[in-house]
Amino acid sequence: MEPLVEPGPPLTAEERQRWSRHLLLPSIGDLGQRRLRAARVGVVGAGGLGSPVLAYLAAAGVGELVLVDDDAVEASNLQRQVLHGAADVGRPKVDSAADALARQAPWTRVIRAPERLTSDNAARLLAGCHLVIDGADNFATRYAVADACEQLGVPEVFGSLLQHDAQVAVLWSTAAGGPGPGYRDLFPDPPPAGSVASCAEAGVLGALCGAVGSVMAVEAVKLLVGAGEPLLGRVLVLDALSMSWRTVHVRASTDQDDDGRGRARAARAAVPPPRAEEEPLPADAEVTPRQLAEALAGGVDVVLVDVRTEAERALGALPGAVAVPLEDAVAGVLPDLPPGRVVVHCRSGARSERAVRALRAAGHGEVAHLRGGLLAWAADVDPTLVVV
Ligand SMILES: Nc1ncnc2c1ncn2[C@@H]1O[C@H](COP(=O)(O)OP(=O)(O)OP(=O)(O)O)[C@@H](O)[C@H]1O
Repeated sequence: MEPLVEPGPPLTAEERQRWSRHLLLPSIGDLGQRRLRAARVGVVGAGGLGSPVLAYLAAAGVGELVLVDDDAVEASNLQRQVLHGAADVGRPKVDSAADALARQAPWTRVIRAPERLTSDNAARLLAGCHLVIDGADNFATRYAVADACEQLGVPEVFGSLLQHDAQVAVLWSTAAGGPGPGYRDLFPDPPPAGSVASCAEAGVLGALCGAVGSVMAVEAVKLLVGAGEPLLGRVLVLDALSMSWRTVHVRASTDQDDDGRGRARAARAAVPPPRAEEEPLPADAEVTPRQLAEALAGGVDVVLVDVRTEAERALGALPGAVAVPLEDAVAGVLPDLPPGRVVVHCRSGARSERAVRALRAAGHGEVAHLRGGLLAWAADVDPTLVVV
């Protein structure tokens, strides 16, 4: 991978001493350290993930950090947001974090943006950044960050966690000039509002933020200096309770079509959006979670077809479900499947409904979909299923 940053002027004697352990590394060395010092990194969120990321990037010698957070420190943040202390409760997080960084790493310039990042201001707030870290905790912000990165032509390091589970990835869409995939390639549909629990609702193991934020900082340093292989096209999935780390490969494409966008994006664009005036589905084209659970318990031959992305499936899936790419299903194509009633499912039921309409139109007359998707399954049948 090419470095994201051009090296700045030579290091001073003091800087050489400070970063001597990096200078010893062939992957960083003198040039890499000068690249870090010339780097400007946007960090969205100075919370659980932002805290370790900011601390490690500043310690590593990143020259400028653009810190976006509109929140104030709360007592319940101190369990994991280690940049803030008990005396900071009530202060804006950008001020508390900037003060902590000034004590720890006065060589790093921190640009404070105590604003809510939205799709309207994201590109302005993150302008000039070589790389963006998404340490936010909500989908609207993730899509706004992803779209700003696409507009600015830069990659993002993405991290998310809930309870004891976490995911990390480097995302760089082909539309942003990267090799793909981007955030929207992996998560094409924002979930319905209120359908995903937050850390405030479901809890989070505080120390896990340190582990995940450190991995994000490592990926950021690698990208800035061009070291090693970034987590591109792979999602690192961490289950802290069993302490298993695994990487799930996700589809990336370097194929470029006419407007410079890659196949992953083209495939997504090919998925027809639901039409406002669509005919209601026939009754036999939908099953509820309870009906499906009863059919499975009663020994009915059911073939479960999961049309979600690999990254979504990695967190939790129905046992025995067959993965079929959504773009195949909406093109009316199914692979050879064992005999039985095909039940297509996704996260919320929106993609599976589109798939079932297309499959029925293509002659697969018996297929049905799970109404409400796995979210409804988790709510009505199996609350232990992780659906993100
Ligand atoms: N659009 C946004 N603009 C600016 N900051 C954001 C935005 N979205 C999220 N953040 C910030 O990202 C941080 C996420 O931190 P974290 O996930 O640890 O949760 P929290 O909101 O601080 O805590 P809790 O969920 O327990 O109340 C928060 O400080 C939040 O203010």
